[in-house]
Amino acid sequence: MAQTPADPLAGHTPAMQHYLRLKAQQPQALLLYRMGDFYELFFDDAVEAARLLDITLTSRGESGGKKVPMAGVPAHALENYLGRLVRRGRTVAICEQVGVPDGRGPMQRELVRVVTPGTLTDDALLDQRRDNLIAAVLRQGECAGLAVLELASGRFTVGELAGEAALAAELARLAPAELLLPDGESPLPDGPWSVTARPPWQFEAQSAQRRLCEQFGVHDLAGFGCAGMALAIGAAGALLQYAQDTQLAALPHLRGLRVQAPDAVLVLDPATRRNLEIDRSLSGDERATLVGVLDACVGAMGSRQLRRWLLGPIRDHAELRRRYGAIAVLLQDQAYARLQEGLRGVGDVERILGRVALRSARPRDLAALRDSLGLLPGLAALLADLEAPLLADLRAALPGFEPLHELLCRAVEATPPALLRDGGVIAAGFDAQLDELRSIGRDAGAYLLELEQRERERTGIAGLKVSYNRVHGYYIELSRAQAAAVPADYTRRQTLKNAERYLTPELKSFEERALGARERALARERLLFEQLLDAITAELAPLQAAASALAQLDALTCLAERAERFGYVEPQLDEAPGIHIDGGRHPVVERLVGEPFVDNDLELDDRRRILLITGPNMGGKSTYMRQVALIVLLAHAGSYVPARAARIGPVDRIFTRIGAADDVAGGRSTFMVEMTETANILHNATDCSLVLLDEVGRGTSTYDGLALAWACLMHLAQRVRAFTLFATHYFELTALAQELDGVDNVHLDAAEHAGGIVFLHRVQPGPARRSYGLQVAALAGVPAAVLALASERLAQLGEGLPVPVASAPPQRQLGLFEPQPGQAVLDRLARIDPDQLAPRAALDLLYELRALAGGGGPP
Ligand SMILES: Nc1ncnc2c1ncn2[C@@H]1O[C@H](COP(=O)(O)OP(=O)(O)OP(=O)(O)O)[C@@H](O)[C@H]1O
Repeated sequence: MAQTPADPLAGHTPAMQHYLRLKAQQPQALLLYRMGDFYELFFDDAVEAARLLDITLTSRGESGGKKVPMAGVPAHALENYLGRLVRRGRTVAICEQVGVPDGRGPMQRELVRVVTPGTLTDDALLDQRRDNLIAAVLRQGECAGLAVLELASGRFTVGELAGEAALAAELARLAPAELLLPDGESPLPDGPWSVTARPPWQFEAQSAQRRLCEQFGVHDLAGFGCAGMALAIGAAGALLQYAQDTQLAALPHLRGLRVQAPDAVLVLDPATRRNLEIDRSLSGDERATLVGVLDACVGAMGSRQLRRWLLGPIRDHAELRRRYGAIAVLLQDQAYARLQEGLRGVGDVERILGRVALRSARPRDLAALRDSLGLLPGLAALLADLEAPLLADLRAALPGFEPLHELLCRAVEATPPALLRDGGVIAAGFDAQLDELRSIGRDAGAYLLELEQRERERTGIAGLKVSYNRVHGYYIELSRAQAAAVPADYTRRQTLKNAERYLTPELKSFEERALGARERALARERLLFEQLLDAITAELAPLQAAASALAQLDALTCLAERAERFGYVEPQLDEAPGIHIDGGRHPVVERLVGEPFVDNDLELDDRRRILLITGPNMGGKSTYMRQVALIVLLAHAGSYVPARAARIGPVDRIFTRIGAADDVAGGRSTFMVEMTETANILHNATDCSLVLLDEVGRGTSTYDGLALAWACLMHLAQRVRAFTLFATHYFELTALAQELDGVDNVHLDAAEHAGGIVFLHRVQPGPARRSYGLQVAALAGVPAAVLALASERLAQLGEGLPVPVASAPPQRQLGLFEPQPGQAVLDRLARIDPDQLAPRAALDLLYELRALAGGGGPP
């Protein structure tokens, strides 16, 4: 190609020009360029990779007049390095050598794939038990379109969400590895994902729709139920384009969109998701989570399915009853155990099919698919005896796939090697042509021995050897001393220090045949392997359905096994509002506490919507509240629940405001976080929501806190009417039960025993009588001298009784951002000298402070 003087590539070597052209196609990616046994990186990529991977930075000759920085990783260790780069959020483009080196002209190379955090499909780089998702978001005003793809399984979902909070909740639920946004858009809140900017035109609805229709082979998207969802379609189109750009392959396993209706799921905001420790615990111990306790699935597909259910609880009672019905039947005669046994050899069919579709499947993927298909008839037979509508549907999705199974049995070696490259994948007897090519190679050994013998006799040189190496091919080797006696038809091939290597016409013609046969056998294997991939791809849709059925079966049998082992019961779903739990337990705490767990009841209905929970620290208030939320959540995941009985009416969301967490990075103090979360609840909860509030107001001064807690309760009771559990140490609030309809008191109790304190963990009617704060402090090891001082001061304040209960709540409802009456209280407090106060004066002062805070004066 003629080069103009302005050509930026002019002056570079041809290989470098090729490299630079590829790099220009993928400027954002680190380009790994295959050269022999290494993948090399050049220029800035080399500098960055050397830093990220801690590998040596060198340079490679000169190109364009300058030294070229270079770093390389050995080809056999690619996955390891790839994993490390991608985990750091980097995109990596891989350029392979294609074709066979023929010694003429430069090696051909081309880009084969681009690996990004959200589009990983290699088994070694993926967490087996978690979905690896990529999401795209398109926002317009308050509305957001969201598209989510799991490339490995082809699961492709879209939805539209109103408001940033709803979007943040959904992203926190899904935790995608990578998030696509139109270039130049304002960023979203931080998350575990790496953000990739894409050209805004790719999000444009009309072209997005065209691209999607083309992919799915349909005329329009109405059949998927997303007509008119312009934002979601824009996001999905951009996501599809990205998948195509990175995979550089057809994506036959992306066959449609699933629409997630906004009211289909039980919504948990990010704080609630964190607080309930569904799949990540606050302490970081994964066993101390709901998933940690429940996931005993046989295979990775089941684990991912179970996680999906637990992280995406649904509100469709009919579907939930189908899951309960399946569990009930699986529990009969421990049918679940037989099915689990049958599932034991099933591989990760879902991800294998993804790799087949992307043409990146390895020989062992096909062997695992073959073995999994072989187990289907047994599973179907086990399911035949089980009468539950969901199980019947799963069985229908598990046909035998006999022809494909039989094909794979004949075609693939029992235990094939890891890579196709070295051959030995296709079984003997499957293909006559391959068998013949292989036999030439196999017979070579005997032929060479015979040749060696003949040449020894002909030359009379006993030390003559016939050998082979990869660089020089076949040769006859003699010591240098013997070289003088070689026949005339020997041509020298190579001279070593002590030996000479020769070729004869006979050996040369053999070499051509043998090497040719080996190459042709490998090429034939590659072709046959591709044909197997085609055969599987032809049945992709039913195979994907079977994979989904296997995943659900694994998750359901696991839930049945857990239900039996841990004594869970089937929840009753009710159309009437309310939550009734008889003998409920916390699914995680009950597994982790050494002592027996005390079960507790809950009664909430239309006339009793708010429970004020008081009781000593360590009494079990948080555990009780969380267990209610987890029982509701489990019921909406389709699981049995840890209780003697449970009846649950419609629930749309769960909100929690639990625990003290500050957000130093986000610049928000503990109290600010507490109030932000509380504000979110007050704005968004409905009369179908379950709200857990733990000690709201404790992050600020007592009277401000009390006033806020009181006002929140009033708002929840009178305006929102959400089902609310409100744990508090403000005894003053317990008086609200008498004044407000629908509010009731319960408490957790403790007993003093031999000077110490015993927590009973039993929820009882009415408010607590005292707080035991000092006793808990003693348990925690606060020094005795400090406790004695505190005890003295407590006696001065109120003779050991709790601070007197307010006879009336603050008169004026406080807006959260009105000038704070608390300031007057603080000013007054700053002026007192505690050491000069007599007990009576202290009490008077308390009344004065209360009056300042808006409460009543002295009685
Ligand atoms: N029902 C129960 N049965 C057995 N042990 C329990 C029960 N409830 C709680 N516990 C134990 O008591 C501990 C304290 O419980 P929890 O954190 O719920 O108390 P709390 O009342 O919320 O305390 P604080 O007011 O200090 O936050 C738990 O970690 C658990 O070990």
